[in-house]
Amino acid sequence: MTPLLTVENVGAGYGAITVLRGLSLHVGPHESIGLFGPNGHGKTTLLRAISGLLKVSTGRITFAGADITNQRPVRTVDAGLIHSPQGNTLFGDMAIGETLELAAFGPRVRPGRSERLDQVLTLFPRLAERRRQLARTLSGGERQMLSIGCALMCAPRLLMLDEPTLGLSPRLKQELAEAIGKIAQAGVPLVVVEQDVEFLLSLTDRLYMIEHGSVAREIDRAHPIDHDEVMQLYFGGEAH
Ligand SMILES: Nc1ncnc2c1ncn2[C@@H]1O[C@H](COP(=O)(O)OP(=O)(O)OP(=O)(O)O)[C@@H](O)[C@H]1O
Repeated sequence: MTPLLTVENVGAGYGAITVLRGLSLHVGPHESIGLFGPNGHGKTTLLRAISGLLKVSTGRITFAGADITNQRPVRTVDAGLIHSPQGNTLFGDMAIGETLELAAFGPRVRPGRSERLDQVLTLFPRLAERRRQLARTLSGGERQMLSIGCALMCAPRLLMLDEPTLGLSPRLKQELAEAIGKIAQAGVPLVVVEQDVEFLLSLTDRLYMIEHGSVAREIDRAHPIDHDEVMQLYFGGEAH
């Protein structure tokens, strides 16, 4: 079957700094993948290149059969390729309800907006309880839920989540992980960047380890790796 997303031999960076070096991967039509690897090796850069936030210098990216290489972000969103970035990208003075409704602004996603809002508020009861609360007053975990909620309001055909549980307490991480699991079970293919390999394996079908701007290793759910191997991948040398 034709992959939903293919990244072929992509190169990209910032000015004179090259980050992605001939990176290739794919996401199958009903598949979710995870990306992990050492800090600063290009995972976020890859998501930015896919969603059109960063121009690629070489290679090709296709989504749902169309070439989207260096496409403007508004076009990739129109196509249903939705990127929930790392960190706080919300408008602080807007309330949760307004933020979610504004997220579904495009003509493709405007119909069905109120049904999707209900689904998001069911998925994240914390957001439902705080519907009139301003984004800037939310906790880190609640902001992350709102960011993912905004992405869901765009009716994703593929949802890319960049370190959705970064900096969260174990309890909140668990709460968010369960919500992301439900999104995957509902049939939304995911690309998830996370450092926690076990967490990624519980959520996705296949993992790619990104190192020095390219794929260093591919891991299949059918042949998972154990904790010692993960340590070896991250730190090299003998596992203890
Ligand atoms: N706007 C920018 N200008 C210059 N260099 C940048 C910019 N954004 C990222 N970089 C550099 O690109 C490299 C890759 O960064 P990137 O954020 O893609 O890594 P990452 O694998 O996602 O890291 P982490 O796991 O820490 O989030 C890093 O060396 C980073 O300093």
